Amino acid sequence: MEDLPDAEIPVSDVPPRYHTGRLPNSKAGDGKPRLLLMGQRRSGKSSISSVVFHKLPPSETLYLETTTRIKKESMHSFMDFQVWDFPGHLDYFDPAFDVDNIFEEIGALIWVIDAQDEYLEAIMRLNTTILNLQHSYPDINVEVFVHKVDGLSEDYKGDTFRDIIQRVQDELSDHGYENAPVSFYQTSIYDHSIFEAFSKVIQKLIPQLPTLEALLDSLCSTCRIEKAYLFDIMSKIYIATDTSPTDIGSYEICSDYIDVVIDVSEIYGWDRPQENGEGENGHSEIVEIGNNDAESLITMERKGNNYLYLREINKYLALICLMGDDSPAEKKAIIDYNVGVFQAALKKVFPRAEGDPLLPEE
Ligand SMILES: Nc1nc2c(ncn2[C@@H]2O[C@H](COP(=O)(O)OP(=O)(O)OP(=O)(O)O)[C@@H](O)[C@H]2O)c(=O)[nH]1
Repeated sequence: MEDLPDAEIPVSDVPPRYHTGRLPNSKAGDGKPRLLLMGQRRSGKSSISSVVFHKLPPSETLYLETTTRIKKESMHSFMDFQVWDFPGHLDYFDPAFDVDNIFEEIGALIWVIDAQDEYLEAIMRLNTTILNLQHSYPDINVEVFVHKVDGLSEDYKGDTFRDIIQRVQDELSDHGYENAPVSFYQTSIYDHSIFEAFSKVIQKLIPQLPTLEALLDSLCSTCRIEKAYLFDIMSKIYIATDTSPTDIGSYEICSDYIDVVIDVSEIYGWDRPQENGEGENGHSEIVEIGNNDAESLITMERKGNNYLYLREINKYLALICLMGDDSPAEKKAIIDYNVGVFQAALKKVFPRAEGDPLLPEE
């Protein structure tokens, strides 16, 4: 058996808080970062939130009604956050709106642009919004989703993407804001790109990300894992991966495998009795393992040339590793052991990773 090398766990006397997202503008500090979905009418905002957070099949978004008022939803998962879906026509900077109330607690502003439609007006509104925000909330991450790219040819997709970036950056540098925190993604609800983009948006809200990446790097090098992802099971957002180059292909394999696991646990899952263990203070405590329905799961599957290793970390998170093709069956015991070490370290840096008995589920 091999132990993981010492992971970089920050030494601190301060007990970690349950939510740890970066809240640059937070005054109340209720610990729930907001993701604002904004953009023109019919650009795809409600579809994105329904597909990512409610598992709506993409083809059914055709029947979504237009959003007429701000739709606020709370998400409870490995961390709590809120998603606010804005109607396309709203002018947020109209004096009638309480701008502070909208932008005060924000984690990220996601601006959706329909790449299949005329986009100049959308860019104008985006530029105005960023310039307005730069005065009062310069730290807000603006995440631009160049959306519905599924309908475009490869060439046209690339040209559109570059054109949009150029137009936004030109406007920002004309006003002296070259370094505004604005990022761009090509997205579609018809493939994995929307999940990958959301993963990157969410990761920016997790201050322990470098530590999680260091832990995953240690795990990968100790067990000769090609790529490891820590997934939020229900949304299929990955909250961290090791620092080796990521390609969408490995994300797709892992995310499809999560679907299989969810499907299987829906059929064969069972309500586990709550385990009563003795807590440190002598009180019995509930130990959560696995997701809601299934028992804690460890699998090793051969997928084409790769072996996949999956282990539920708790009801929110699963670790999935892509193993390459060199007989990992023999290594399984070592991997199990090291993943156990990883899990223990994760609990220390990310207490929510053990499920959160203090915050009851909805
Ligand atoms: N081809 C394609 N169509 C999409 C995609 N995302 C959303 N759509 C379609 O775009 C249309 C508008 O989507 P909505 O989610 O209602 O747009 P919205 O931005 O919420 O619109 P408002 O509520 O009016 O502001 C729907 O018919 C969706 O099916 C995508 O990635 N690709």
